[in-house]
Amino acid sequence: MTELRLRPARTSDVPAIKDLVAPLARAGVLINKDTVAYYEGIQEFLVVEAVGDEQTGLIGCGALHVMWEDLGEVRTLATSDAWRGRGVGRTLLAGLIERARAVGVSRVFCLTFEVDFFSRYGFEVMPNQNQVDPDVFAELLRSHDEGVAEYLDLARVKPNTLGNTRMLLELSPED
Ligand SMILES: CC(=O)SCCNC(=O)CCNC(=O)[C@H](O)C(C)(C)COP(=O)(O)OP(=O)(O)OC[C@H]1O[C@@H](n2cnc3c(N)ncnc32)[C@H](O)[C@@H]1OP(=O)(O)O
Repeated sequence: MTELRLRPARTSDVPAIKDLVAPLARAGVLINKDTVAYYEGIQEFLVVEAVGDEQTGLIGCGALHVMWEDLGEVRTLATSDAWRGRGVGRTLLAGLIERARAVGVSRVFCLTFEVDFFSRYGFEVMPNQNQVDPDVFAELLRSHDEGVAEYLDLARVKPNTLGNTRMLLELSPED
């Protein structure tokens, strides 16, 4: 039997994470980052590997980036081609949402082409930008993070976001 093992990423996973992301970045689905950014952000990542009959290296990765007291973003969610449709993405997303709850985040943003996938887990298409308090908006503008700029829909990152859909998951306190 093959089982999926979800675990926090380690620094030694960075080359494999980069291998997962590289073809998707070339296709414009995920943002390409410098290697140093993966090491700096390694604590944001969860990874999945298969154990049991089918031993594998990393077959999926995903990260939760905290933006504000109540707001986080799921980013860099990817399953290797050979393992799509076998529960890797669902396992990662569930782990990242659990992390969001644990750290106190009540809203989780994502920017994606995979609207149907995220909809299955309660994410809804954002109707407008008015979900950001003006004071918070002003503070978030100070961030150098590209993902924050995408959340704010800033002009300088428009080429990254073309065709993507902005979605939000509201976590209820009792969940
Ligand atoms: C915020 C971001 O990171 S956006 C970027 C999202 N990532 C990408 O676009 C990268 C390319 N895509 C992928 O790597 C994968 O297709 C993912 C991550 C979107 C999904 O990963 P998978 O491992 O294939 O998903 P998984 O097998 O867990 O699917 C869970 C369920 O969603 C369904 N599903 C999977 N992909 C899709 C999809 N594109 N649309 C609708 N349903 C989907 C599956 O059928 C499954 O349904 P079930 O529970 O009824 O069996």
